[in-house]
Amino acid sequence: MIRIEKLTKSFGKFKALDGIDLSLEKGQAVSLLGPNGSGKTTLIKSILGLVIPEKGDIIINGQPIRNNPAYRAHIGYMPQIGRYPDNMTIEQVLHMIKDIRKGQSALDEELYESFGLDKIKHKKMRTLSGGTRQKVSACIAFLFSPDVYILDEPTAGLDPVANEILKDKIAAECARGKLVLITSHVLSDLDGLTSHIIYLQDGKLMFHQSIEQLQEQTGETKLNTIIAKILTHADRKQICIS
Ligand SMILES: Nc1ncnc2c1ncn2[C@@H]1O[C@H](COP(=O)(O)OP(=O)(O)OP(=O)(O)O)[C@@H](O)[C@H]1O
Repeated sequence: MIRIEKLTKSFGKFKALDGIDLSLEKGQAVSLLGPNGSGKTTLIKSILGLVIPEKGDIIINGQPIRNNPAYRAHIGYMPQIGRYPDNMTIEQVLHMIKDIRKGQSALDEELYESFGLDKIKHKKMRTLSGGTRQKVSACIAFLFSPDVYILDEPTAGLDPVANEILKDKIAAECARGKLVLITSHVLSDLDGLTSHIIYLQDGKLMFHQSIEQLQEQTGETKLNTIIAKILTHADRKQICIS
């Protein structure tokens, strides 16, 4: 569904992404992990067309995305920090987004209701707490039932109830055959959700494997311990594929 070939992006002399090859398929929940500055957001932004790589290709559903912006209609994006016009209400922001994307028929407003945003729809964006802004961002990412979800630290700032609502929604969308690419530094949030792990370090792909493979190789079940074991393993190159 998404193929990434030899993707390289530099900022000046610094290589933020260095020859990344990846293939992501329908129905997968892929966790994109790596330390701060390892290139996760740069990779996400490259897929979204917000960063233009100097080398390599991104191919979505068989079409290279270069000079082909229409593909973005199939992606729902939840940014790390959502920025919205301060003086608009939640309701007005959602109307504006629907208006920009008019023509798109079936709307998925499940999160709007389960997060209780319908009850506070007249609140202005500038008055919202960080977690409530996250809920608005999640709502927008899922609104148009896209084929691909790209969620950058989606659970940051969410309370435990909202966290579970969002995790259930992500799992349900995967079960419907959607592809979800998700980043988080809170690995416990990804337990039970992730089907595959991509691990970046210094702009390079360290490994890309299914959770079953990683559990088998490490003998661990929780993501935290799986990743810790891989990173501290003296022979880690033996269990990493790229
Ligand atoms: N616009 C930019 N100009 C210069 N350097 C940049 C730019 N964007 C990213 N970088 C650099 O590229 C590297 C990768 O950044 P990126 O934001 O992709 O990392 P990340 O893995 O998402 O980090 P985090 O976990 O902290 O969000 C960092 O060293 C960052 O400073």
